[in-house]
Amino acid sequence: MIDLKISKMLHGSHGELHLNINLHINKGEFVALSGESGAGKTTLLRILAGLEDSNSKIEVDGNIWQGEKYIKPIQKRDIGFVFQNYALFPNLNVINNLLFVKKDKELAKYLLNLTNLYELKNRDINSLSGGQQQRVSLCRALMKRPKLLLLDEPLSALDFSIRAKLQDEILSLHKEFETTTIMISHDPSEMYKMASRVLVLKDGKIVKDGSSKEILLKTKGSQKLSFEGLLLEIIKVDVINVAIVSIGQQLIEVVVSNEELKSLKIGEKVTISTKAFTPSIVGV
Ligand SMILES: Nc1ncnc2c1ncn2[C@@H]1O[C@H](COP(=O)(O)OP(=O)(O)OP(=O)(O)O)[C@@H](O)[C@H]1O
Repeated sequence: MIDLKISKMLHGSHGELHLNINLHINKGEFVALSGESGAGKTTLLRILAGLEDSNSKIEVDGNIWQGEKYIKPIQKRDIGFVFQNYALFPNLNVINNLLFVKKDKELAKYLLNLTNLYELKNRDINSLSGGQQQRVSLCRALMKRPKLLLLDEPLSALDFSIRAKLQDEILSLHKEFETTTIMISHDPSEMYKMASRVLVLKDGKIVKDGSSKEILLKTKGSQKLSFEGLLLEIIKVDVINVAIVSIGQQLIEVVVSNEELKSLKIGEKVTISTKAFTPSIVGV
């Protein structure tokens, strides 16, 4: 169980920004943290990890990590983190990056097997692909069997298929190690798949807090189907107008009426929904 009262003045892009968070997280929860760029997400995780000073109170499982006069050093916090720019040790091979954290060969072997890295255990870090390095970071973060796992967009640089696989791996590690996990993500499908709870941060405050269904699903009762996407272009094909909308990594083409055309602006978010037919879903 984590209780947080965080307060820190930040320099936002529009002047001073008060990061002001009151939060209670249950043991074993998987929390996704989302929100616009500059909202304070990374700073929140860094404060929790002990990497950033602030005027905060942090209590984890009844232990004070930060109080009025006390700050628990980062090495003594039972924490694993994968930050975007938190580098592996380039002079150590894969397995030694893990053993540096804790001399537990069995656990290192177990984690490397679980993430399909065992064959690469003697390789230099610099000879690995980005996705493989991300997986080594994740294994390293879990070597201390941390109570709390902090992930700052750990998969954002990876392509779709590796991403999906690593999502599954993170989820099984989260369950297996019974960690409480907080993951920053901008990807609704990733949050929906992984998190039990979603928080949305805006200008340093939590503006939404609920289950992933409550926060992420847009379909209202009468709609059969609903997508949110970005309107890229409207093209004329013969006498009809076709809106080109990007949804995730897919392009969708939707015929629009002259009436609808009036309210649409290129570059803006749009919702595509239908009530009139029953969509069919087949595997591809
Ligand atoms: N130590 C600091 N002192 C003052 N301001 C800071 C500090 N660290 C970050 N900031 C500023 O606070 C704001 C929030 O930064 P933060 O990195 O937490 O945002 P974020 O929500 O993670 O954004 P992104 O999604 O772009 O990574 C930014 O405007 C940043 O420049």
